[in-house]
Amino acid sequence: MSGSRPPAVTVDGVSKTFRVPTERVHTLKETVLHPFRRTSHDEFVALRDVSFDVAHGEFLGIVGRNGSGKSTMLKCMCGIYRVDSGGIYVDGRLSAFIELGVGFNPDLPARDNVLINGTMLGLSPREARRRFDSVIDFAELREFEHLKLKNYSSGMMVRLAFSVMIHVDAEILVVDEVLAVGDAAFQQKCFDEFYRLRDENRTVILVTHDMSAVERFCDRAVLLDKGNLLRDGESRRVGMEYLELNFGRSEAAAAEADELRAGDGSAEILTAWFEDEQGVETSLLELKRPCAFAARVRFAAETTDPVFGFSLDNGDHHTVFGATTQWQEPSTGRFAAGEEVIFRVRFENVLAPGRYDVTASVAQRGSGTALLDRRERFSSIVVSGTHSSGGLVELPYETAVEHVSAASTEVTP
Ligand SMILES: Nc1ncnc2c1ncn2[C@@H]1O[C@H](COP(=O)(O)OP(=O)(O)OP(=O)(O)O)[C@@H](O)[C@H]1O
Repeated sequence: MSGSRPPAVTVDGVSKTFRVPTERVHTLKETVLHPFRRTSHDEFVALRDVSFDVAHGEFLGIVGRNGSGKSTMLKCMCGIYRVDSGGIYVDGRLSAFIELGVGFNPDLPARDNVLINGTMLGLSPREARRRFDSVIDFAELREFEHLKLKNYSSGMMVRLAFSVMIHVDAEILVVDEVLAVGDAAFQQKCFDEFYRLRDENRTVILVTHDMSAVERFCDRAVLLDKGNLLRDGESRRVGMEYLELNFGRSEAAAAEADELRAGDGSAEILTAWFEDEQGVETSLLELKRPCAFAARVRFAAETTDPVFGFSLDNGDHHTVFGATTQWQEPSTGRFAAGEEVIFRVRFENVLAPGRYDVTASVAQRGSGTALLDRRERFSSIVVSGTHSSGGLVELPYETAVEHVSAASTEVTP
């Protein structure tokens, strides 16, 4: 063979629109009365001019919010949907785990389905028969091999479909959300298989909402949003961007924050933002990294020693972190009317991954409640991280296991 191989999959300017009828002609009378009435359609643009390549041996993640076009992309790759424009080029045999039941006949038992599917996916009938035992054992469905698929639970179907997919020696595997449907034991099996596929340098395209899986397995990831390719890059970075998109703040939350605003107006918190350890503004904080909160404040009247504060509330409305200049010496000083300042809090981020609401305030010192301005839950920040202990914070810790007694070799009668 001469020259280098083309990519395993090339997606070139792919667009796909679904047309869903909004009005139907129901009765014969209506048809006779309005023979030329046209049915109107709603159009959903599921993919808009999407392009990316997947190299041979690459493990690619496709991420995005619900309805962003991920499954449509996979179905176009497998030829289940025809693209409206652009093209998809596949170099190698492709096997897919796409939608439950696709490619299976519910009226046939598992055994026949495995044999038919295996041959459809490129095995010779003899090879499909030879591999049947391995397929059914991996799926842990030996006792149900003669049961018709219509009597299978969805969990059993998932196990069977996944098992077929990994047993047909395809060079390119396309996997849609398999981790979301199985139980914990099956998930672990999928993970083990992903490690094996990685080690074998197979090409895998994985759609998932599990960012820790993306980070663990994928060399690269693409982020889809409303049918557009928003990002194509290193999986960790793309995973973080997905979290940021997913935890975006709603307009309702912003309106509620305006209502909660309090203060006598002698100071105004203009804006607030977060910075990463390089001092660059960010809306995503990485776990266990230094970062800073900053707020720009304008004083409308001359003010002496105001107290600046900020706090973070988690999704359950528990304040998990607060910082204030209340007990700081020397105190903050005197500010002229019209002066603007930046209040900054630097901290090591040990907050558990998730979204936090930000409250900032400026108050008169000593009085406790004399607020100049308080903006409650007026912005939010996402902490990214894939390993969470389940606590509110991820404090640094060390573990130790000590032997305190030697194992007894005596056999008790
Ligand atoms: N067969 C179809 N007919 C009409 N609209 C469709 C069809 N399939 C998908 N869509 C629409 O296309 C858009 C993208 O859907 P798609 O299933 O690809 O999203 P997704 O990113 O896989 O979402 P999820 O994470 O929920 O699985 C959605 O607006 C969806 O309603």
